[in-house]
Amino acid sequence: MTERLPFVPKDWKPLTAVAAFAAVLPLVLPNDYFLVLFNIMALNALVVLGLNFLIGCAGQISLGHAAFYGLGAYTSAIVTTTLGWPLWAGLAAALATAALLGFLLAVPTLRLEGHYLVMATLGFNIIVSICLNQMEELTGGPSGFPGIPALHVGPLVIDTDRSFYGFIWTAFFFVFALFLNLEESRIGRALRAIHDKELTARTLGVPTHAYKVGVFVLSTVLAAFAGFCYAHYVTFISPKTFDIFYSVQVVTMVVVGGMGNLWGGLVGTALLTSLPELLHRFEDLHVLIYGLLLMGSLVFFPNGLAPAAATGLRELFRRLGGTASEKEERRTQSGPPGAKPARRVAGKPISQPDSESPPDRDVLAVRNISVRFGGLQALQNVSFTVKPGQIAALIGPNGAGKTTLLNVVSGLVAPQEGRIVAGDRDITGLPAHRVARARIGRSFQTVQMFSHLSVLDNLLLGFHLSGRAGFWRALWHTPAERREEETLRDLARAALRGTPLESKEDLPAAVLSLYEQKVLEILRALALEPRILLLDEPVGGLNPNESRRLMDWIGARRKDGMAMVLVEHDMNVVMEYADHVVVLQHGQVIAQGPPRKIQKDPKVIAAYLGTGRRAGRTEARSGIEETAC
Ligand SMILES: Nc1ncnc2c1ncn2[C@@H]1O[C@H](COP(=O)(O)OP(=O)(O)OP(=O)(O)O)[C@@H](O)[C@H]1O
Repeated sequence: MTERLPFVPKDWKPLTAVAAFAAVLPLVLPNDYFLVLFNIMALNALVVLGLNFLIGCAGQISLGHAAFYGLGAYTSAIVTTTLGWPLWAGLAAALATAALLGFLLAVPTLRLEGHYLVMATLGFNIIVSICLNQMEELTGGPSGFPGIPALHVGPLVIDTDRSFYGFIWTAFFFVFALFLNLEESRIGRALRAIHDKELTARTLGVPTHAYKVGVFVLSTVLAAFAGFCYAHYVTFISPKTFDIFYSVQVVTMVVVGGMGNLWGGLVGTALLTSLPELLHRFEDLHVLIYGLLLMGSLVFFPNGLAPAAATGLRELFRRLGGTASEKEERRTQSGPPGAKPARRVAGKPISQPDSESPPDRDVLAVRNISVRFGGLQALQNVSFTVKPGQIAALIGPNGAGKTTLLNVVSGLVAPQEGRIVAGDRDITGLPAHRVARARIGRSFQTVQMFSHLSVLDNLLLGFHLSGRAGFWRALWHTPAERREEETLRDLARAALRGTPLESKEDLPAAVLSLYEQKVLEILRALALEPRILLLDEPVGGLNPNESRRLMDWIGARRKDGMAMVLVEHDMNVVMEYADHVVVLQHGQVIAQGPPRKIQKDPKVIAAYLGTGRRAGRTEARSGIEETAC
């Protein structure tokens, strides 16, 4: 990490350049009309900034930001004009109203899977528009609200276009720097993970609901701040400004600029705020041209203009000589993962024996677990235990309920009956992010990479629980936050050492081979310092050589006291590495015990010989048959 002062964002150079450009711009603008245009652009840019973070990072769309913009404007107008209170009281009331309503709207809707926030915010915008029009006594109704006092900062009154230009762009660049800090932080990384794969993020300890609510509230507060500035700039407001069309307009600015790209949001805002003005000279045709340009940008640059421009520039540089990361990639060799990564989390070696779980005590006890999906009984009365340092294999034909059981233990599925006890702690029904806090890590049947993130960022998400810096410290990029981030990066780099990923930390995870992705996924789970590791078909899709390397590496962790639950179809792997085997069929345990005993169990042989539809099972069946013969 580069040495930076607190608050200073990573992109401080382009930020300084753009801010300097904005500072000299008024000197060359031909008249005040352009100042007004740039002032409106800055107000839009503030709304778009929060919305872009919400859409691009947390993956949630709001069609109600005009309402929060309007709430900020009207609340402050009423407080400062009707009640005659000072400006700071208007600002506080505006921000508090937006935060409270945003919170009340987000808590129930963001708990649901899917895009319910779009509908909720759309409805909210319509209700707010109706209220602004109907509550004439309070808001002035459709005729508007006149006589709002001008802004002032101490004795400095901001009542001209030029002074407002200075104020609003300073405010924008200040907030923009805060958001750049947030984006780069552990919280920003977790938000991008939520956007990509929310369930996976939860299993790494990210409280996804709280984060999504937090980002939504932050974006509503920013919209309300823009509304406050707008009201005290124009000194007259009417409901028309805050209707649903404005909400659609700001979403369009985000989409055109590039979702999740904060610079893109600024580009989209600048373009779509100035375009209608530029096109006015075409009279009746301007709407048509505007629509065509919009469609063209969405068709040809679906990820937004800023990412497209960045890709174009990268391509240009590549042609001019090749990038450092590509050179690195060419140098990279795929060796086996280090047998014993010397990593430390929060000052404690990850590979130490689990002192909390004496070897004779169960580290995991699954007791009489039953799960129904509608009419389907996926698990029935399943019980087994695992001791520290033991590998318990869950085997059974396809659809037997193995993955469902891992999902129950990791908190992704709540059982209808039974208990899960990890060490001394009953974790039954706990949400996945709290199960992760109980130091239970997992891998998935289909590798779950955050494919847009780099190898290092993927791994850093495994260290999410090792960090403490919250929203506030992340926004300000405080010295403590910087130190913590540096420590997490050191830990992640140390974990990569001796693995095939060592020289690939900056590559996107999507370009890794399956073997490398599996190594990364397991490293990420190990970063939780798990006392129980759940592995869902870790060698699925790997060749025998890779399978052996991976299993030898994972198996070596047993001596550290880490217990594992292994779901696997490859019987050779099960027989070689498992200490205890649990056989499931139709959601029920039909046998359990040491591998050698299970191989000879007639019920197990019948289960494997009696059914069979896919390659994995054929392998399993041959493993059982082989030993049965
Ligand atoms: N979320 C869900 N909703 C409804 N049914 C489900 C859900 N998850 C799993 N099932 C069903 O529960 C049963 C057990 O599925 P599960 O994935 O646990 O089996 P499995 O033993 O892991 O199979 P495989 O070896 O093919 O991965 C299957 O019939 C599956 O279709």
